[in-house]
Amino acid sequence: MSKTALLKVILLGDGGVGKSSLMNRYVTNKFDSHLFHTIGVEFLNKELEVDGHVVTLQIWDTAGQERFRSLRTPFYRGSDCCLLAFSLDDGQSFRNLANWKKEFVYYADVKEPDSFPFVVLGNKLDVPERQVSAEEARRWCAENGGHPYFETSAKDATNVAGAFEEEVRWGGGEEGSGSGRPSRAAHSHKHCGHPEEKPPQPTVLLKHT
Ligand SMILES: Nc1nc2c(ncn2[C@@H]2O[C@H](COP(=O)(O)OP(=O)(O)OP(=O)(O)O)[C@@H](O)[C@H]2O)c(=O)[nH]1
Repeated sequence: MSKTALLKVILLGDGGVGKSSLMNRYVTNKFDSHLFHTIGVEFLNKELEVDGHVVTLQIWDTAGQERFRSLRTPFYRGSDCCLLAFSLDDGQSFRNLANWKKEFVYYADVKEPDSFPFVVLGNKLDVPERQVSAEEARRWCAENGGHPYFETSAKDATNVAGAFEEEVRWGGGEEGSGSGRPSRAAHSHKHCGHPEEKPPQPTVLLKHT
């Protein structure tokens, strides 16, 4: 087996859409209905084996509330993939996706935004009061760069693993992975692409392997 590749995946979106819950569901398979807002950033690692290669997904969960903007933006650089999350029962969080994408592109200093791997997540699929339709969300993704779109529930685990593992195919450039998309490896914004930079350390570290 070849040596481990590290993929830095960052989760962005409005406060309360379920970013921490998605990360916790994926990495620890737990859900807490009374989570506190994130302050700054946290990260968790998850190891996967894909076609005989070990890949470590380093998932960075950020604080979505506006007042924490200056605490989260220093951590965008060096990301390989960006998950843009909104809540299906909160239309405003969907309308804010464009702002999140803009903030990421600016602070991560993405040179080629059109080829950067963004994945969009509509979370809280289990909640019956939906404000954003699947058609509307898919249309936004198609019109804003052809981003893959997943509807997830951190509460009941629907599509959570599929959405994170899309990052490996999309961001890691696994040819022939079944996604039907070409490899993104040539465009990947890996840490090794910025050798002169040392990424800042998060204010809160929760490191699981
Ligand atoms: N019903 C339901 N509730 C969810 C789901 N995901 C998260 N929640 C709840 O929504 C609330 C906010 O979830 P968080 O994971 O803290 O949201 P966040 O996006 O990390 O919020 P910030 O840290 O402020 O950016 C919590 O009470 C969660 O339990 C989901 O899929 N379904």
